[in-house]
This record gives sequence, C-alpha cells and structure tokens, in this order.
Amino acid sequence: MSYQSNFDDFNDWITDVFPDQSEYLQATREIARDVVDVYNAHDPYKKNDVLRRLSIPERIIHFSVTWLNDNDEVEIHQGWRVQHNGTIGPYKGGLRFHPTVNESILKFLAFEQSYKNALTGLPIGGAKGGANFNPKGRSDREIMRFCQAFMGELQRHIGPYTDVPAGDINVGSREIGYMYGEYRRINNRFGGALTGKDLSFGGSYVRTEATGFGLIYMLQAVLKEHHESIQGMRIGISGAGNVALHAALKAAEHGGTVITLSNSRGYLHYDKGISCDDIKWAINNKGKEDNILTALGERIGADWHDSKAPWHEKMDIALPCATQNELDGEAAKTLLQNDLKYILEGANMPCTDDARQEFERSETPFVPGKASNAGGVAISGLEMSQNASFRRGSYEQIDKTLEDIMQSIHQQCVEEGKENGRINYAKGANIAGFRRLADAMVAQGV
Ligand SMILES: NC(=O)C1=CN([C@@H]2O[C@H](COP(=O)(O)OP(=O)(O)OC[C@H]3O[C@@H](n4cnc5c(N)ncnc54)[C@H](O)[C@@H]3O)[C@@H](O)[C@H]2O)C=CC1
Ligand SMILES: O=C(O)CCC(=O)C(=O)O
Repeated sequence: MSYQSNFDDFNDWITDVFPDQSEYLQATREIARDVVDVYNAHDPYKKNDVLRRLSIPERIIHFSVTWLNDNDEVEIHQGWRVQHNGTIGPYKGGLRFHPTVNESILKFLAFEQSYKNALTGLPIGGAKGGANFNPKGRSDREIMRFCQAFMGELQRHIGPYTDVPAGDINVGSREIGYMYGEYRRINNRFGGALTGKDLSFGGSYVRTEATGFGLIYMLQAVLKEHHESIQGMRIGISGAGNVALHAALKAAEHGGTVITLSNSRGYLHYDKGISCDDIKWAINNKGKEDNILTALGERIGADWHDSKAPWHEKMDIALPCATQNELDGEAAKTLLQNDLKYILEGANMPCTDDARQEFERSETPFVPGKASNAGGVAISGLEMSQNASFRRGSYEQIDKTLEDIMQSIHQQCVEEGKENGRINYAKGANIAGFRRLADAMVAQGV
C-alpha cells in the first residue's frame, strides 16, 4: 500500500497483519473508516504514513507472572503491557485482571486509549495492560502476592515519564496500592508511576468517581446540545463496578431515573429509579457481598433477572458500562424499537459493530467510549501533574476541571462531527483524536 489509502486498502492491510485479533480489527477498522478522508486530504499525513503507523502498537511487553497461592502452590499467569503510542506524552492507561484478557483485547484497549487520551488535551500517550488472572474467590493475601509478582516484572518498563498504568476491570484502589508498594520498594523512589493511588500516598481527589461522573457530564452536554435535560429521563445502565455505580450516582443526583444495573450474572430492574442513598450503599458494600445487585434488590424490592442483559427494558438513555461487545445488533434494534433517544458508552467498545450501525442508521446520538469515558484518564493525568509538583488540588477544583474537560471533548465532537444537520459523535471523536496524534507524529518525523 502506498501513502494514498482508501478504507478497503487499509482493511486488507490490517487484516493481513493481525488476522486472528478480532477486537483489534474491530477497533482499528472503526477509526479508519471515519478518518481516511481526512488522512487523504493532508499530504503530510500521507507522506508520514500516519494512519498505518497509528494502527501498530509501538511496543508489546509479554511476561510470565509466577507466584505462590495460599496452599503454597506455584501459579503462573500471563501479563502484558501494550505501549501503543507515546507521541504526545508518557504511555498511559489501565491494567485489567480478568480470565478473558489476551493480546487482542489489550491491543484494542491500548489503541482506543491513544485516541481517548488525545481528546483530553493532556500530554498523555496510550497504553493498556493486564493479566489473564481471575481475582474472584482469591484471598486478600493472594491478591497482594499476585500484584507484587506482576509489578516485579512490569516495574522495569514504567515510570512517571515513561509509562503510567492505572486501574481497569478488577483493578481498583486495593490492587493499585499493592502494586505501587512493590514499585516503590524496588525502585526506592516515590513517583507518579501509577495513578488511582489512595489519597494518603499521592492519589487525586475525584479519580475514583471520575469515569462515571465524567460520563454524566458528557451526557449533560449532549442533552443541552439537543435542548433536553436529564430530569426524569429513564436511564438504563449495565455493569455494577466503578464506572457503572458512579455514573448511576451522578445521574440520580441530577434527577435522572436509573432503572437498571447489571453484572455477568444478570440484571436488576427498578422502575421507580434507584435512589442516591441506595447507590451509595452499593458503592460502599460492593466488596462485602457476593452479588451486590441481588443484595441491593432485596434492600429496595427490585426485580432480579438471571443471566440476562438489561437492553429490552424501555429506556430513554442507555449507558453500557460493563465490558466490550456487551450490546449487539439485536439489543440495539430492541432499544430503538422502544424509542431509545441517546446512547453513551461508559465501557470501552461495549457496542458491537452491528449495534453501532443500527444507531448510525437511526441517527440516534451515539457517543463512543473514547469520548464519553475519558474522564477517568483525564483525572489520572491531573494526578500525574499533582505528583510532579507535590501539590494536591481540592475536590471542587478537580471536579470542575473534569466537567470542563468533558465539555471540551463534547465541543471537539461537535466541531468535527457535523454531518447533514446532525452531529455524528463517533466520527467527530475519531477525527479530533486522529488530528492531534497525526499532527504530533508529523512534527516529530519518521
Ligand atoms: N475504571 C476506569 O476508570 C475506567 C474504566 N473503563 C471501562 O469501563 C468498563 C468497566 O470498568 P470498571 O467499572 O472500572 O470495572 P469494575 O471491575 O469495577 O466493574 C466491571 C463490572 O462489569 C461487570 N461485568 C464484567 N463482565 C460482564 C459481562 N460480560 N456482562 C455484564 N457485566 C459484566 C462486572 O460484574 C462488574 O460489575 C470497562 O470496559 C473498562 O475498560 C473506561 C474508562 C476508565
Ligand atoms: O486512568 C488511567 O490511566 C486508565 C483509564 C483507562 O484505563 C481507560 O480510560 O480505559
């Protein structure tokens, strides 16, 4: 393929390079489709081959994680760090511990992260990492030893100006604490080599809440753009983790009616809307219950639906906040038949390609994760700058900056996504992220 490209050329090339990595192909094709015209319209982009260079991770580190469980048995897992693109700043992105973790999933997450981080306007590059380790049912000591073994390998590849990991699925403040402790002991230095730290050792206010809160700030910007408000809107949320519960809380605080939450075992439905107090209860107790949602259901008298996703409930706004490809084309059709008005991704790539096409065809405003869930990494970026200057912003300052960043991302989507009298948020986010990365790559040469 020469510098000139069209989507079919790109598709043939990427399929040839990574034939078996379905999630990575899904994510790279989705962006290429939207940006290929911008690429072709700019000679410097073509001359520097930025589209293809942005579609290959700069580095993938793959290592074994060997540790002792509570029975004194050796366990071996696989760990990865995908340093996708470092043009605009230190590699930055979360770590995921889940049995489904593989190279394709981490590569797609790192790829998305590069574009997302570019949209924040902060100097942070894109990365993602993790291990095929299932923390469910493990003792606290086992989690600690696993985190230490994982960091024992990862620490040689990260640092405040090199690569700064954070949390993702199954990696929260406890795991970040254990990994940070190991990093500090080995390197004999305090430094912002991880974000999502506890407030007592360099963490930032609002980081825990940031992804979910940011999602609702984005929702408010989208609703304002369409002359609507969150008051009384029926909001269906999937997931019951960090992102889902904080999005639910902020939505309920602003008068939204949160009718569902879910996990991999089923979903909870409460037509009257889950109250702020009950959501706070779930946030505070999720580590103590085997299934926080059935416990919440018993507490408020809500219906539990085993082994089902929430997408056939009637809702105005859908916020998928659990995991990739959790909402498929059939679910999208059902939501649209039930008069869905808006969809914003809280998770990374929760909508399948078919689902996205359904939303696109119906012209339902669809905000992709790289724009709508960027609040978490944005506050991680602020945690890095607070660590570098040995200062801490107040809760109010950081929360206000989060809101400003989400509004700026919304504005970028509007400016780049105007299309036949409407806003194509997905295209707008892809083009805005691409331009920032491509311009920096051109400036830095090949
Ligand atoms: N934590 C963060 O700051 C950010 C997270 N994200 C994304 O948000 C999503 C959720 O992450 P967190 O809330 O941090 O993780 P978490 O570990 O706190 O929660 C994940 C939730 O999703 C549920 N879940 C997992 N697989 C599921 C499935 N197949 N069906 C239904 N539910 C399922 C789990 O039961 C859990 O309730 C992920 O896609 C993550 O990459 C995106 C931006 C930042
Ligand atoms: O805060 C971070 O660096 C990670 C956030 C993240 O993993 C994500 O945006 O998906």
